[in-house]
Amino acid sequence: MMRFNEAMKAEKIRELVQFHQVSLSFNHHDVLANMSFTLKAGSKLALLGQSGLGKSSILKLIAGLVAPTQGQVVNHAQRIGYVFQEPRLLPWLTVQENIYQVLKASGVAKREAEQRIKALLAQVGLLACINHYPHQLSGGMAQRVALVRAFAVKPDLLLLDEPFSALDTPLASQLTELLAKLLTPQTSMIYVSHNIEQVLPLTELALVLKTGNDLDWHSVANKEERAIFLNQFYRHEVY
Ligand SMILES: Nc1ncnc2c1ncn2[C@@H]1O[C@H](COP(=O)(O)OP(=O)(O)OP(=O)(O)O)[C@@H](O)[C@H]1O
Repeated sequence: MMRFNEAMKAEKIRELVQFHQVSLSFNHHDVLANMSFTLKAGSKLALLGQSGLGKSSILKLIAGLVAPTQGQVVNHAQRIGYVFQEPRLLPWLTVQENIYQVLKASGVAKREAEQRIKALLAQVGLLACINHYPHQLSGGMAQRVALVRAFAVKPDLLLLDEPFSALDTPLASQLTELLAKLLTPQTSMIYVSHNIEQVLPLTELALVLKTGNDLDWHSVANKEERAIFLNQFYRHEVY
């Protein structure tokens, strides 16, 4: 039988991220007010809602890039992979060096890092570009490198902030397929997107952030639920 402490720890890990009455303000402008929710380990969540309501801010709070004005953000994730709308590669480093930087910071040994980088670059069809600099890559290639960088740390939590919205539709679909291939059942994910049709097939829950900071949860775990949600969305019943 598990000891009490171990059982408590297991329970906490099951609840990977928790917001306890979190408020966030920038220069007296209230972005989030008194928000509480839990993300279970392994959950894949679409975070949706109108522009400016605070979706990106929620991701930044989880990653510790901003601190709550009030309340508490608890995050049990060991390794976070974060992909933004733009690739955010360092221009003076090669593809390999850009990815290695992140692995080095997470304490991954050089040889292991090299193996992981090569295997992932091969998976996304970019092994030939391993020594290229960011200016030698197209937008889609650079964003694939950003995906590899996020997956290279073997993330238990993946934060995606409109990762493909700067790409044209066919390319965005291609990268969505790649993302689906790289995801494992254990990876928890929060995916912020305005492209609902693209994000829903990768998720099982939709969390809609509404004006006034209300949170609306919808199960989108199967085709039927997704169809119902999309129908509600197109009838403007969701936002
Ligand atoms: N660093 C900051 N300083 C000041 N205001 C900020 C900062 N970051 C975000 N905001 C403000 O907080 C609000 C929420 O921004 P956020 O980017 O989280 O919204 P969002 O729901 O992700 O929007 P979008 O869908 O347009 O990306 C906006 O009014 C924004 O201007």
